[in-house]
Parts: sequence; C-alpha cells; structure tokens
Amino acid sequence: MSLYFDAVSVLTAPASTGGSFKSRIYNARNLKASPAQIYALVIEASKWDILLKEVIENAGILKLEPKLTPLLALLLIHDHLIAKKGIAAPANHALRQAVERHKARLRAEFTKARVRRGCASVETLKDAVRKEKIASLGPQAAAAAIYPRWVRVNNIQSTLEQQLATTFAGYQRVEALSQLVGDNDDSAQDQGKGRGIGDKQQRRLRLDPHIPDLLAIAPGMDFTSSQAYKNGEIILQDKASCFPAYLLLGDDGSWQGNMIDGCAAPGNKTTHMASLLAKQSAGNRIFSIDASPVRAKTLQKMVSAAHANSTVTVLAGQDFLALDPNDPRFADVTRLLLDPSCSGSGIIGRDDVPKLVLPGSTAPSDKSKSRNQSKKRKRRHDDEADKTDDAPADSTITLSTSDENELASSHLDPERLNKLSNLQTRIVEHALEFPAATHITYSTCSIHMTENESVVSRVLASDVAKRRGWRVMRRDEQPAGLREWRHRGIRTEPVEKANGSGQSGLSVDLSDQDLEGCLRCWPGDDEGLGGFFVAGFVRDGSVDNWSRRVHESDGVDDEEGDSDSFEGFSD
Ligand SMILES: C[S@@+](CC[C@H](N)C(=O)[O-])C[C@H]1O[C@@H](n2cnc3c(N)ncnc32)[C@H](O)[C@@H]1O
Repeated sequence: MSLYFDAVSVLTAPASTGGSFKSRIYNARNLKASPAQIYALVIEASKWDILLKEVIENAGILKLEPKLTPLLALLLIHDHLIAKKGIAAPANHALRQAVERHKARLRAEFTKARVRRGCASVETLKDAVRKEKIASLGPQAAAAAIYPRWVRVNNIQSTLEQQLATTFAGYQRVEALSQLVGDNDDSAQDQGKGRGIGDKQQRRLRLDPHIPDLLAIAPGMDFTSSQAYKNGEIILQDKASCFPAYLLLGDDGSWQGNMIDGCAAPGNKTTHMASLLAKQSAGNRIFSIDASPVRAKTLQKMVSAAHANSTVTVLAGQDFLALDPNDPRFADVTRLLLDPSCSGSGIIGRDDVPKLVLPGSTAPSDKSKSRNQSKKRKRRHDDEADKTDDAPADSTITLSTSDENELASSHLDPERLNKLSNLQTRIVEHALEFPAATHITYSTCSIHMTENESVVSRVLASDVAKRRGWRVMRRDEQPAGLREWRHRGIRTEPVEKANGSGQSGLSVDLSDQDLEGCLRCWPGDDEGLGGFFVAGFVRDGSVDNWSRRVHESDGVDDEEGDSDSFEGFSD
C-alpha cells in the first residue's frame, strides 16, 4: 500500500523541493516503495486521468468511501482497472477493499466510457483518451506538459548520422513536439537499457529545426546508462542552452582565432562550442573560465567527459573581469561567450510533474457533460494537484539550467535585478575590450528585461561599444537555424511576465532591428523550453579607437571611476 501513499506524497510535495520529478523520487529518503514503481504508477495514471475521473465520478465512489481522497482514488482505481496485477496491496487492506467492493460499478462505468468513445479495445481507448487529453489541454499546454528530453550529439566523439544509426536506431521521426508523447504501456518501467532505449511506442524523436545535431526525445527517457552517453557521444543539454554557442560560431567554419567562454561552469556551452569547432577542425582553442573554483571542477569534469581537453583550456577560479584583454594569451581571441549568473527566473517550474486531472466527489448530473467539458477539466484540479504546479526544472541526468544559476530561488526585487544587470553589463563591456574580438554572445536564463534587453541597451550605449564599433548581430546575420527562431526581443516588460519582480511596464530604448536581433524563449509555450535570452554583438574590426582613448585620457581608463564595482559572488 505504501506505493500509493508514496505516489501521493511525491505529487503533493512542496514546490520548494529541488530537482526533477524523477530525481526527487529517486533521491527521496522517506519513500518505502521502489522509486521505479512509484514513477511508473504516476506516469501511467496521468495518461488515463480524464477517463478515470469520469469513471470515478459516475460511479460515485468518493461519496461512498470517505477514506479515499480524489488523488488516492485515481491511483488505486487506475491499478484496479488497468494494471495487470491490480492494486499492489494485500487483499484485506482497507483501501483496497474500499475500491474492490465497487468493482462491478467501476467496471460498468469503465465499459460505458469505452463504448461512449466508440472503442472496441482498451488499446484503442487509450489512444482516444490520449488524443482527448491533448485536445483538451490545447497544443501549447500539451507541448509544455511533455517538456522533451533534449539530446545533443557531441561531434568530437560522433556524428548525428552515427547516432541515428545506433543509439536512436528504430526511433520514429516525428514533425511536432506534441507527437513525442507516446502511448506505450510500460515505458516508464522500460528505461535505461542502453541501445534502443525505451518502449517501442515511445521511441520517437524530432530533429530540432533550429540547432544542428540536437534531438528532442520523449520525456522520461533516460540515456544515462547508454553507451553513447558514457562515451561522451551524446550530451544532455536543454535546447535554449544551445543557442549561445551556435549563435556565436554557427556551423559553417567561418571563424578564425581562439574563443573565450567567460562564465563557463558547469560547461554546457563550452562543450557545445568545442563540438561545433570539431566539425571544422582548424586548431582553434577555447579558454573556459569560471570564477568559482568549486564550479570550475565540474567544468573540468564536463570538458573531460566530452573529450574536449585538446581544445579547451580551463582557467579555474579566474574572475573574467580580472582578465587583462591585452594579455598576449588572448591576442587571437575573436569570439567570446558570456553567460553570467542571473536571476534564473526563466527556469521552468515543476512542469515535469504530471498534472493529474482529479475526480470531484459528486457525480455530474448530466453525464454527457463530462465529455463536453474537457476544456474546463484542467481548471478543476483539487488542492492536491494544484500543489504540484510549480516544481523545479527538468533534466535529471544532465546539468540543467538550474545547475547553472544558483540564484533561481532568490527573492527578486528591482534592486536585486538592477545589481545583477550592473554586473552582467560590466561583464559584457569587459568582453568588448578584447583587441581581436569581433563576435560576442550574451545570454541569461532570465525572463526579465532588466537582465536582457536592458543589458543590451546599456552595452550599446557604453563608451567601449561606440569606440570599437560594436552593434547587435542582425537577424539576417545569424546562423540559419536561429534566423528562423520566431521569439524575439521585447520593447516593454509585459505584466504577466514581470513575475513578481515589480518591473512590469519597463521599456527599453532599442531599435526594431536590434530587438529583432535578440532571441527569446518563454516558459509554458509550445516550444517545450524554459525562459532564455541571448543576443549577439558584432563589429567588423576596422573601427578601433583604443589607442586614441588611452592617449586622450592620459593613460587613465575611462571606466576606472565606475562606482559599480565587482562585489564577488553572492550566487
Ligand atoms: C549561468 S552560469 C554559466 C553556465 C554555463 N555557461 C553553462 O552553460 O554550463 C554562470 C557562471 O558564471 C560564473 N561567474 C559569475 N561571474 C563571473 C566572473 N566575473 N568571472 C567568471 N565567472 C563568473 C559563476 O561562477 C557561474 O558558474
């Protein structure tokens, strides 16, 4: 019986609990049942919830059995009606009996629900319920609900073609993220088996249309035990986190010189850069820098795991702001990637927790209503389900965006955001000083304008940007995949996105062309991503008044008087 209580406990855990839904189950210390069983029960029950709700309400069980809460009833009745072995509890257990004494009624309502949908078998019924659920949630919520597993092929070790022919052999290609949602019976129990991972019906993939070598796979698939993962042939990295390196380098090999990743730990973007370089190997180097010695250790491990040691030099515990742009080591640095600490406000919440549609305690007076009111169903979650609505981000098995930003849960107020914005601006401005630099990207996993478009605007207004001819990389200059990305910079912070920061209505003074050059990702839309922002800065290299400035200011750097000094790392 502990299985059902444990499942209720993980579904109703407070929002502050960290990690993905799956990792929370596997890491929980207070659970008695096997994590695999709990996970499988929840995932499977979530596929049937709208039908189970109908059956439970029409059978009137909740009124008759006060010991059953809606969530407990849904889980138990799922196993009673659908699981091969029935309810996993002794026959004399009070809750099992509370369900089984209504078995005739439940079976009859289940049959009626099947017949109403015109389905001859449980299999076709399952498919019908899946489609009904997608239709009732709408395509956006359906896609958000399936938040895919993103897999990037590491070109240092493999190629997309090789991976499609091995790790993903037998996978069906789908065109839309919503089609990744499988309708398998036992996929949740069938994970982690190396090659050909997952249930046959869950083996679906979508080649990402924006980022080369990136695949979206059905959620819940676990590749950590696959040979490809162990060999560093595939890396698990969220799609949005792939934007900066691709925006910086593209994949046409047109770069020259060396690169810097200035805020690099844990190393997702460094290893992505190394992978892009490996496609057109020209002996370029990446200096991968992080001010935190502890996080730099993770960075070094990730670089080694990606077999990128020959390309990447890690400068552990190095403050990027303390690097001398004129250090001869960096004389050939042409491209810099800056992904500094941010508020993490775009990190998606507990979206990987299945949102179960739960039964109410009274049968609907008009039973036909239950089918016609599908759009309202989602709003009728009871308290148990509502508590599951905002859990921490996905990515059990890779370094998620939440690993990159320790500020994700910090209180956000305008003052805090402004401090972050000041530091972010300083970091980008420092990058603009590197003598040979022609391309820079700046990114955050924040949704706030203060950390995004406002930083771009401040950077463009800076002395160094003007002096050296830096401007925003236009959309038409971006790599082909990102040119097609439709979500662009915004001029005014929308109220609904201000997210408690107290900054709604904020506006930024950027041209339409510059805003069009900025790329945004929003949590909760049909792209299956969290909130993210990236902008590229470019210069053609012919404008550089460096020496004139030093001369004019008598050797004193213009920015020395800047009162916004670096305060170390509060994150
Ligand atoms: C958002 S995380 C970077 C994530 C990383 N780009 C990735 O994709 O895996 C921000 C990192 O910047 C580092 N950082 C913040 N300020 C820095 C500075 N002034 N110099 C170097 N590193 C800095 C933090 O220690 C943190 O590891």
